[in-house]
Amino acid sequence: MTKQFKELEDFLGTHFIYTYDNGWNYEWYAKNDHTVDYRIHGGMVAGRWVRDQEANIVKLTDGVFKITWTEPTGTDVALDFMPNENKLHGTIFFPKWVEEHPEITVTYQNDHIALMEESREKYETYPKLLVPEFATITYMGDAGQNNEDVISQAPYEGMIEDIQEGRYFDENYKKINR
Ligand SMILES: C=Cc1ccc(O)cc1
Repeated sequence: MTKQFKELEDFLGTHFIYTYDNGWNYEWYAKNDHTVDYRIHGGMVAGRWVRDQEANIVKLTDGVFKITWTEPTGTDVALDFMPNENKLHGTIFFPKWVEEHPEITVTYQNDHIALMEESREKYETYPKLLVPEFATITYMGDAGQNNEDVISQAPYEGMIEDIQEGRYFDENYKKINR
C-alpha cells in the first residue's frame, strides 16, 4: 500500500502490522472513528485479541493520528501513528496485576470482560508498568471501515506471514476460509 495519508478519513479503515523496538509484534485496525480491534502476536501478552474497543481517534496534523483508550483490564494505551513514515509511537500503561498475571489477559477479551473487571479489583494496580516504544510498520492494508473480517480469529504462528504474503484476505478484504 503506497497511499499518502492526510485526513482522518484516509486513516480510518486501515489495517496495520508493526513491530515495536522492544520486539513486540502487534496488529491493529482503525475500525471506525471511535472503535479499534487488535491482535497481539509477540511480547508480554502475546495471544491476546480484542474487538470493538472504544477509543478516541483524532488527527493531530496532516498524516499524524493519535488514538487513546482505557481497557477493562485497567490498561491505558496511547498510540501516535505516522503512517507516511511507516512509524508510530505507542505508550502502554499496564496495571501491576497485568505485569504479574499476563496469562489472565491472554484470551479473546470480548468473551471475558467480567473476568478482566474482577481481576482489576482483586489484584494490585500500582506501580504501573510504563512501556513507551517506537514501532516500525511492516504492513498496511485498506480494509475499509467496519470490516468484521479483519480481526476475527485468534492469532496463530504464521498468521502475520499469511497476511503479508496475500494468503489471508481476498481482493475485497474478506478472510479467505481455509
Ligand atoms: C494493549 C493494547 C495495545 C494495542 C495496540 C498497541 O499498539 C499497543 C497496545
